Amino acid sequence: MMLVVNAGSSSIKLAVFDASLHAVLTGSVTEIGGAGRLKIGVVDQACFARDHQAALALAFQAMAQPGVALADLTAAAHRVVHGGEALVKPARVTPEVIAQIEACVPLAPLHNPGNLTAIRALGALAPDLPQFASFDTAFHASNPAVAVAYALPAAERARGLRRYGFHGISYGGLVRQLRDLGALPDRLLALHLGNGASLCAIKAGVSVATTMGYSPLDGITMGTRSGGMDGNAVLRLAELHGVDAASRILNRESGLLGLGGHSDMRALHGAGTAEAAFAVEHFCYWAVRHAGSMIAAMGGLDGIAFTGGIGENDALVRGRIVDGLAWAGPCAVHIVAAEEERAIAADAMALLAKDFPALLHLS
Ligand SMILES: Nc1ncnc2c1ncn2[C@@H]1O[C@H](COP(=O)(O)OP(=O)(O)O)[C@@H](O)[C@H]1O
Ligand SMILES: CC(=O)OP(=O)(O)O
Ligand SMILES: [Mg+2]
Repeated sequence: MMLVVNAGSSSIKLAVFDASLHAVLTGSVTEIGGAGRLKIGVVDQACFARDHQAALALAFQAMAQPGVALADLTAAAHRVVHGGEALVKPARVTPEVIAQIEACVPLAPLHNPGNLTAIRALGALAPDLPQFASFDTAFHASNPAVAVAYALPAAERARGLRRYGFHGISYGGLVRQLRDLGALPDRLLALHLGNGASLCAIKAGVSVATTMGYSPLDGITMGTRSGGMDGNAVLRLAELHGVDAASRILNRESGLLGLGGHSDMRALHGAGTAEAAFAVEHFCYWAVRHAGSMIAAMGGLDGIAFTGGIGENDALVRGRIVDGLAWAGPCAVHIVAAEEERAIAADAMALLAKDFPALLHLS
């Protein structure tokens, strides 16, 4: 059995898959650091997890209850948000890979630390368990140079200051699902709308442009992240508050929360205030504006796919975005479940089969 750990900015999702990629157990710890909730199998209770390490300890404890112990696992696989320039395909976790993920912490401050915590916590609990990682940046390695380069002097570009793009595990899984259904259009606009949100232009199944850049802060308005801003406005924030506080404001206190008082789309719909309504309008408006850019990058539009918590569940937001794209002409609209955990398990199983067949005794 394969354990998948998807450590997000404020939550950890876990899933255990058998060899045929059937999920035998799923669970999550949400709102880490706040009024949290632990759900695993039949367990569903309030909890307080101070940080990702505490959340994982709670989750592993609860996981043992329905009969899935760490000792029953053959391997573990992780979602890692930022793989930088070096990590562009799934990899076995080694000390070198850990060092590379660590080097990307400044590029994904809300995400990579949690991913590393999960890898290290599992390494401590089960030192002999082989671990694998899939990277959210990898799917966008196909973007052309002109799409990823910032127009900076060569010396600055040489520091790795470029666009990378994220949510690639979700987009890769979405492409696989549509292809399996025979429904993958040539020029697909994919929208991953969750707590973090991005858009991707997918031509013939391959990413050619995406709205997130150097870090998961760029692009459309998000739960707590501002989305794209003029660099001089960012510099002004840094001047006023210092770099750390400016980073906190942009990553944790902005977006829907900053505009409407709630980071959660459902809470905004329920709030009934003018500010909340404006936050929803801002989210949809900027999704449409950026969609125009994605459609231009692939030279037209043949289909749209929504995924993520908002994309899968919020018909009002989907309707507003689709209406805003009426000018692009009619096309099929798909709603696809974000199956990041299954995609990560599939990556790790493929690696196991190819490079580590001796480890492959999945039951
Ligand atoms: N039924 C629903 N209607 C509207 N929004 C929803 C619904 N279910 C979840 N959401 C929204 O989805 C977002 C979380 O998306 P999700 O993909 O689960 O986040 P994460 O990026 O943390 O994985 C929240 O804004 C939440 O309000
Ligand atoms: C990369 C990213 O934004 O991830 P999430 O949506 O989980 O915050
Ligand atoms: Mg997410």
